[in-house]
Amino acid sequence: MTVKYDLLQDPNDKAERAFEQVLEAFKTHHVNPTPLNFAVWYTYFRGNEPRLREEMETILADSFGYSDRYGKELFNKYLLDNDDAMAELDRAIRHLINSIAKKIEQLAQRLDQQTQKLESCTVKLKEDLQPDELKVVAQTVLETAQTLKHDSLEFEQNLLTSAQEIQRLRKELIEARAMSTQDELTGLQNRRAFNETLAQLTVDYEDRPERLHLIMTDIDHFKKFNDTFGHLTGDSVLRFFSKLILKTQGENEAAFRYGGEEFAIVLWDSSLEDVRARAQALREKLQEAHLKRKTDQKPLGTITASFGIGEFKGPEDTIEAFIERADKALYLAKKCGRNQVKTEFDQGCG
Ligand SMILES: Nc1nc2c(ncn2[C@@H]2O[C@H](COP(=O)(O)OP(=O)(O)OP(=O)(O)O)[C@@H](O)[C@H]2O)c(=O)[nH]1
Repeated sequence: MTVKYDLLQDPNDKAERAFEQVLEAFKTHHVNPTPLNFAVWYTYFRGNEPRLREEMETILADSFGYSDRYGKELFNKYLLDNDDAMAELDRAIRHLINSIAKKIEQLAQRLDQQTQKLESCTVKLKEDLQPDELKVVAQTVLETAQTLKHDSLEFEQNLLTSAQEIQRLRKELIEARAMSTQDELTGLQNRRAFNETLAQLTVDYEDRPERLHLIMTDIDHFKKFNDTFGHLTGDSVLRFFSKLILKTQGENEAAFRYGGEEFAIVLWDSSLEDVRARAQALREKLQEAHLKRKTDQKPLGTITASFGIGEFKGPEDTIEAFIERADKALYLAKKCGRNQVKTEFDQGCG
């Protein structure tokens, strides 16, 4: 089947039109109405991601046509990391909800006015004229009015349901986005979320830089651990450490897997001393844990981690330099024998 849709050049309301096209196409191509498929088809009809459009046209021209698998592939390839496309989608859905809500309101008003008019007409008919025929006519008009009112309510309800559907869709899209910032192994937020959080907080804390800190932490001798106990047990340790971070987490902090066996904790509204105490407490908790290998209950020995703390410097600072200072402090903690906490202000090992 060869299908090629007219892609809109410049209509006044591209978002709404694209949405209608998506609904039509879903019916024609028997597409599952999932948020992911919606995002892909919407972007296709909006025509603002040429590579996705090209691939979609090839898929639609193929005799097997579109399937969820293609949807997932296209979403991951072109939309997952495409902030502009996701923002556009978000705006479109918001706009759509507003316009549907407005339509519901207008329609309800219009039907209500008509119904009232009809009702007053029939009252007049009944009062002024008595003949039986007119009574019948009056009755008919009254019944029509009632039907009209009933229909209008039903219609209003239908529209409301579609508005709710769209809201649900939007929520799911937001959740799908949140998933894309989650690290699969540990459940912590990933590096991408870390970058976004730091970008936001460094702006928020420009005039209180001494209240924004970063802990970089890294499990000690993890290579040796993996070599001794196996990679899967190593994974369990990473999960255990992540859970420990989350379990002991304060209100003003967010934790991320920075990569490999390295984690980052961003803390705001906290003094350097609070942050040092937080890192020390976490260090001790990890050291005290007596973990055993799942398969044979073999004790895994003492597991430790080193910690480096950086403090934000304000507008003249950069995110890269901020991370680098915390990393340097972590390196110092490693150099001084591991299983310890160092800040960027510490010079030597003492
Ligand atoms: N099990 C497991 N291991 C990982 C993962 N990511 C990274 N690693 C391992 O972590 C180890 C890190 O090794 P190194 O950077 O040499 O550091 P280290 O052995 O921890 O030594 P120090 O950091 O100097 O204490 C490597 O062996 C990686 O393979 C992961 O997701 N799971």
